Amino acid sequence: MIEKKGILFVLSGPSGVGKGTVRKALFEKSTDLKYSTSMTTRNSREGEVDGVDYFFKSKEEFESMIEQNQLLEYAEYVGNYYGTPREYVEKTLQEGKDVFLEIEVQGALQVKKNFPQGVFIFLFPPSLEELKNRIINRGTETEDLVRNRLLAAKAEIEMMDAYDYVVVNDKIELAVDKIQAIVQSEHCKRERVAQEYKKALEADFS
Ligand SMILES: Nc1ncnc2c1ncn2[C@@H]1O[C@H](COP(=O)(O)OP(=O)(O)OP(=O)(O)O)[C@@H](O)[C@H]1O
Ligand SMILES: Nc1nc2c(ncn2[C@@H]2O[C@H](COP(=O)(O)O)[C@@H](O)[C@H]2O)c(=O)[nH]1
Repeated sequence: MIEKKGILFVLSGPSGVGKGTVRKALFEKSTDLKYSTSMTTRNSREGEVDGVDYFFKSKEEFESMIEQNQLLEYAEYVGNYYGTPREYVEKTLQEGKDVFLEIEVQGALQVKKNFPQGVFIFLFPPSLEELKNRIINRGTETEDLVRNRLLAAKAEIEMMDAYDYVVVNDKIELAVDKIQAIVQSEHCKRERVAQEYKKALEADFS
């Protein structure tokens, strides 16, 4: 019997483009995806819950996880560490369930290198002006941090060709529909590959 592993979906894109918003709306509709909660050393924002929005860690705790190879990927982004817990992702995929990561670009590129069978989706803003407005209006960052995140955004957007799909986040519902279509299409692709593999095996043994 062919072992069926889950698919790893990676949603990435510049700060403020709406990754978190789109992911939450997607998860309200898709119960089959498993979200991997990230680790971070940044301070929690008002309303964020440890273990739900992030696992909030000290710098020492995070560096110890790096040393013990407990992270699938990690990046230093605008002064803080962010990383994906390896064990949760590997165990969940092994159980045949799809995993969804929402991470920045350096981390996504690391995953792509080590996990090329993943599906990489870049969320793109309708315009740079709108991106700036979204980060500012969210009201979670100081003026300095907004500037640094926008600087990072320029370099991040230059990397979008490395992704399998680009989705513009103009209307949230449309972006969610497109991501759902990508998820379905990737399942169809893998189903077809599995059928072809099965046929080839049967031919070999007949
Ligand atoms: N399609 C959209 N139209 C208008 N506003 C949006 C849209 N998507 C998200 N927003 C708003 O933009 C702001 C940034 O969204 P969000 O926090 O989801 O971005 P993000 O990409 O996850 O950011 P970060 O990478 O900094 O965590 C939020 O205030 C959110 O409500
Ligand atoms: N490389 C990783 N990036 C991550 C991870 N979890 C979140 N992020 C990204 O970091 C920035 C900043 O997030 P914020 O919550 O401080 O606004 C954003 O692009 C997130 O998507 C991770 O595990 N690895």
